[in-house]
Amino acid sequence: MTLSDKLRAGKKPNSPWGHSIAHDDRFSLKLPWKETFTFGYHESSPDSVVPFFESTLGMDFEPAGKVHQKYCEEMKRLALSITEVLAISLGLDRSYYREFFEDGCSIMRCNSYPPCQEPSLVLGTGPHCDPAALTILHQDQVEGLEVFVNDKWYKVRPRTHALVINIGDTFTALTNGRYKSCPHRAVVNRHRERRSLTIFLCPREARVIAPEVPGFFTWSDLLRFTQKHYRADQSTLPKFKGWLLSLQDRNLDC
Ligand SMILES: O=C(O)CCC(=O)C(=O)O
Ligand SMILES: [Fe+2]
Repeated sequence: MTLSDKLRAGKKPNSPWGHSIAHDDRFSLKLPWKETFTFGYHESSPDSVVPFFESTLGMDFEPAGKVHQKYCEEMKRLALSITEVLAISLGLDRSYYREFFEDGCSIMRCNSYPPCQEPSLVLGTGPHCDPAALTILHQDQVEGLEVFVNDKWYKVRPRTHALVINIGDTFTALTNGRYKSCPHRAVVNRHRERRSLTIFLCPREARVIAPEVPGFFTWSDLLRFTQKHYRADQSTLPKFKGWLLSLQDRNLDC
C-alpha cells in the first residue's frame, strides 16, 4: 500500500475497519510500532471483502481483496473445525461451539511491523490476551511473536506452513476458565519488516456469553469494553468483570 492508499483507507472514528497506525493513545509505556489493516468477514455476506477492498483502497485492490476473502473463508472453516475438537475435549456435543460461532462476524487483521532503529524502546504489539474466542495467526519468516508462560516470555519461532492458534478471553469465559487465554506480544527488530495475519473467531454481537462473568454479557459488551474503555491486555477479563459489576451497581442505585 502506498501512503495515499493508507490515508484513503484510514479507520474512521467509531469504525473498527480500515487502516491504522498503532493506537499510541492507548499505550503508556512503550510506543507501539506497527500498522494494521482491519476488516470483517461474515458468512452471511461472504463476498463482502472484495467490495470493502475496492471501496476503501480502490479498484486496483480487487485481486488482493479476492485473496483475502478466500483466506477468511478457509480460516473460518478451520476455526469452526477447531471448535469441534475443543467441544469434544470438554465432553460436549461436537457441534456445540460450531453452532455458537457460526453466525458471528470474524475480525481479520493484517499487521505490518516496520524495522525500528531502537527496537528496545518500542513494542510491535504490547502484551495482551485476544478478547475474541479463537485466533488463527499466520506469521512470515521474521521472528517477533512471544508468549508468556510461567513468568517468562518465549519466542514462537516461525515455521513454514504452520499456523499459530490462540485461545482468547471469550473462550476462557465460555469454558469457565478451563481453557485459558494466552498472553502474548510481538517485538520488532532493527533490520526487517515483519508481517502477520490474524483472524479472530467472534460470536454474533448479541450472543450471550455465560457463565464466567456474573450477570451474563454479550460479545458486543466485551468488544465495546476493549475498544472504548480498556486496551486488551493480560487483565482484560478481570477488569471487564469489575466494569460489568460497577454498571450493575449503578443500575441498582438508579
Ligand atoms: O503479529 C503478531 O504476531 C501478533 C499480533 C496479535 O497478537 C494480534 O493482532 O492480536
Ligand atoms: Fe493478539
